[in-house]
Amino acid sequence: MPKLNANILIIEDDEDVLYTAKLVLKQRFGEVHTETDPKRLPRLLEKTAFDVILLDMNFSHGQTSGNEGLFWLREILKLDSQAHVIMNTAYGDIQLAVEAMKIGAIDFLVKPWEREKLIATVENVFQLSRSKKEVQKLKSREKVITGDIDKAFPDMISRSDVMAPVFEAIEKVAKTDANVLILGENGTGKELVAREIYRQSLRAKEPFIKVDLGSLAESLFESELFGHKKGAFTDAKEDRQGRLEIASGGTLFLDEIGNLTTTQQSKLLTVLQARQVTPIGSNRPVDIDIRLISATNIQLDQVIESGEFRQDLLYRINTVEITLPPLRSRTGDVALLAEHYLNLYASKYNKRQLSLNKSALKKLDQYPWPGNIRELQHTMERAVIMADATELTADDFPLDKKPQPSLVNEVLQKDEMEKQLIQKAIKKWEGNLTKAADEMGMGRTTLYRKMKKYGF
Ligand SMILES: Nc1ncnc2c1ncn2[C@@H]1O[C@H](COP(=O)(O)OP(=O)(O)OP(=O)(O)O)[C@@H](O)[C@H]1O
Repeated sequence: MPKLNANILIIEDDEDVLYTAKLVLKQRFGEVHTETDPKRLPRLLEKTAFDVILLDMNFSHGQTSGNEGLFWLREILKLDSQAHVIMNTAYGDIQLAVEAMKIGAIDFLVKPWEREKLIATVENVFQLSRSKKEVQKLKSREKVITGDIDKAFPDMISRSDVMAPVFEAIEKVAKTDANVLILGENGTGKELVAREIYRQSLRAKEPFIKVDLGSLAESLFESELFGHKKGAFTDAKEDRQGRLEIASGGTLFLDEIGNLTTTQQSKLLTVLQARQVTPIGSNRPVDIDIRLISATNIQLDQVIESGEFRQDLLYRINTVEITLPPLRSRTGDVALLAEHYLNLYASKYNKRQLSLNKSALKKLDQYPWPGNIRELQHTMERAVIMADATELTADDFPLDKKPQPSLVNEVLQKDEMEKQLIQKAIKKWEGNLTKAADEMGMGRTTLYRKMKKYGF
């Protein structure tokens, strides 16, 4: 039978008992630590996360009351509220065992141990601890992922030759665990590529966790990425897993990675090198296993030259680099995407007869699309909403002029401006939402609502 990947701690003052227990448990569990002195527990627990702890009831010579065991049980639970402790009681100490269970022990074993019983009890408690951790991880993931559920991530559309190497790279890299850096202007589809790599990857059944580093306030960076323990700072009301830990086993997408400050870059680099993350307020590093995909619209070679981006971090994240060409150089794609969005929005807004005439297509094709596919998408949505006739002509696309003060355009522009304003204010006030809301003259609840609307 293969050994279970478990980390067990036995605390027992009788060295012979300790030796035998270790021998027995080693047959079934990966790591078995022993300790004779419970006073060393705090230091041990600070450094290591044990899956199961076997705790004796009495340590001082001549002590039989079991009070020492109960004392240390409380101490263990103070240090780690999630600890799974099995109490070792002497025959006849059932009352004490019941008391220990009330305090928070998971089970008890009566000494002298029978080999089979010892293994079975530890294994049961280990499985319980593992499922609890799994549930906790799923809950954290659920919180992070629910924001994505309503969003549809379409297939990538292109027939342009310049996109062929991109599709090829996606296919080649997807099945590996290589770190990928996606470069390209705003709106060129970097997130879509990241999701496509994930969809074709071996980790497709595990989560895809996105962190938008561009809108993350400096003060929230560590807590958001690395997590924190309850009480680590004023607002830390409970333990919280960071995105790196939540993404463990799956894929982490770091969007706008070029926006990190040099301090943040060093912190991220340390974590990526060690493959371990230590939540704020904890000394216990947690192993992480992530496939990292990063994206930026910044020319990283330029910021490396100026010293704003660390070369060693770049080497970590860009095992494979995929550069997305801007829409203006993807021959044939404007028409293809325009038709695609026309169909999409015509059906959404119940204008199914709508078509694009030649003059419209020509105008769209000649426009340089600085906002790339996202801009084309919004342009098509706006045109469909505003259309009165069944045919869209060049006049329905006021691309070369200042945007028309139409209602929808205004709404779209206003939204974009408001989003940027909020982003700036949050960044300026380092995540202090009360101050950010104050500055913008809105209440905190309104700010929350708007942050939700803009997907922060
Ligand atoms: N090839 C494509 N086919 C269809 N839709 C696309 C394509 N590329 C991008 N899109 C759409 O364009 C929009 C912008 O794409 P995405 O968010 O992936 O771009 P981005 O490069 O990550 O943008 P930013 O740099 O602003 O974060 C999305 O709605 C996406 O679905």
